[in-house]
Amino acid sequence: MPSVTDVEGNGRGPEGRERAALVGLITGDTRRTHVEDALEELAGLADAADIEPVLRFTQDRNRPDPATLIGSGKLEMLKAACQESDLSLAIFDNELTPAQLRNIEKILELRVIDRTQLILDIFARRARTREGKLQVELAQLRYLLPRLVGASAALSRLGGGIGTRGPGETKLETDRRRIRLRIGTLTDDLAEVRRRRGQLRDRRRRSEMPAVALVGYTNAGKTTLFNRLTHDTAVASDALFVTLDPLTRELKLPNRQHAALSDTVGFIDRLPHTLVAAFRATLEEVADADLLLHVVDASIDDYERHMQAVDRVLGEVDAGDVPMLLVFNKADRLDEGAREHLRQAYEGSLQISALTGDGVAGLLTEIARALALDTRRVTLSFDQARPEDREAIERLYRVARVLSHDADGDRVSIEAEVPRRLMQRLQEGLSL
Ligand SMILES: Nc1nc2c(ncn2[C@@H]2O[C@H](COP(=O)(O)OP(=O)(O)OP(=O)(O)O)[C@@H](O)[C@H]2O)c(=O)[nH]1
Ligand SMILES: [Mg+2]
Repeated sequence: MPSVTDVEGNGRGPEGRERAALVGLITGDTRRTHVEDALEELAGLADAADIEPVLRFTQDRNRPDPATLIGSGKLEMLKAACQESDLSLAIFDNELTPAQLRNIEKILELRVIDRTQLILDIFARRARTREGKLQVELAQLRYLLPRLVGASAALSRLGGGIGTRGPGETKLETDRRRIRLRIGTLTDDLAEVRRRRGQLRDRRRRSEMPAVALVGYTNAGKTTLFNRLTHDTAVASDALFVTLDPLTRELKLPNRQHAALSDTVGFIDRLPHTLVAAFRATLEEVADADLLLHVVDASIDDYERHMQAVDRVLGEVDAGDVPMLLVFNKADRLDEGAREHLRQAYEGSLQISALTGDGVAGLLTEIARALALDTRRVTLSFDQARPEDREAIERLYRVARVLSHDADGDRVSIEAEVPRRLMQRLQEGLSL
């Protein structure tokens, strides 16, 4: 508990960060340790939103209270604790219904948000591309709409645009109407952005590079690995959800093949549904990949829970069937016992350190192998006098592993291992 001199009397700490209580509910089927882990993660999320988690508050109940989640008696205790520590915000780990939110705010006389809204806030701070920003705003509005209770405070963040109030309409109805209009506009804008992005994706397809996507829990080290693999310098940081917008770069494999590598948004347990929906298009690119690299921070205790959360989200976006390499990262922090355990428990898994580069060469070989597994060995003939054929030969060298090349005048015969998914396209463009 902070001493009185730590605070300035306005619910903010010395650095101007908002000070918050984290609230978790233990019910019959959730264990105490589980809730403690959840609050630990909530503290990390608060930190990512520049909020200082000052106290943690848990309540045991058989079932959640429909009106106040943790019960009004307990809320009064929480209120006293918040006043004592001069807090301005309470963050609930459970998603609150609109009615619960209202009731709790009334009792606590504090701003109250839940985990979903906190994650939405973080996403809003981090979104960089136009598509990312549109997606987050849409998710925020969809979340806000049923929670509007006449207080116009919620609208202030939307800024500008005073709606013309129809006769007999209340302020609340006007606000709702404005939000619905904005949702409509956002939906149209997103459709347009996506159409353009689809074109980019088609262009990449035409270049016939296989697509490899990094997936994993937030903070697993995806961006660090992305940089290491592509010698690039995207922003990696210890904060959560640094990467929101997918980034794609060319990856050179040891067998001289090229692939398109994408960094993606970090996953999290209980990813708010509004966000899964909003980011569906981004995540669909994951479902479209030829290979996924599931990056796991193996240095933390509950890495298995993180792996399960990632698998669940992958299932939700229909990416459950995409071939996947399991990559245990941060191996520099593991002792030999832990490494041996992972080798035994997860057959075919890899251990790397994206930070030191340890194991990364082996990973590249495995990526090439996994992509090559999906190939067919074919012999193709070309007529070098034809420009289309010369182009096709060039293409073949880019996308396939060439085993032999025999020329006889203008006739060229090439034996190669071709990715299965490219077979048809190659045949269409060739004189066989
Ligand atoms: N010790 C160690 N730290 C690592 C390693 N790889 C990444 N990190 C650190 O882990 C933190 C998170 O790394 P990022 O690459 O930003 O993680 P991310 O998965 O892209 O995270 P989000 O984009 O937020 O989902 C950073 O502080 C990295 O320096 C590693 O192999 N070993
Ligand atoms: Mg990242």
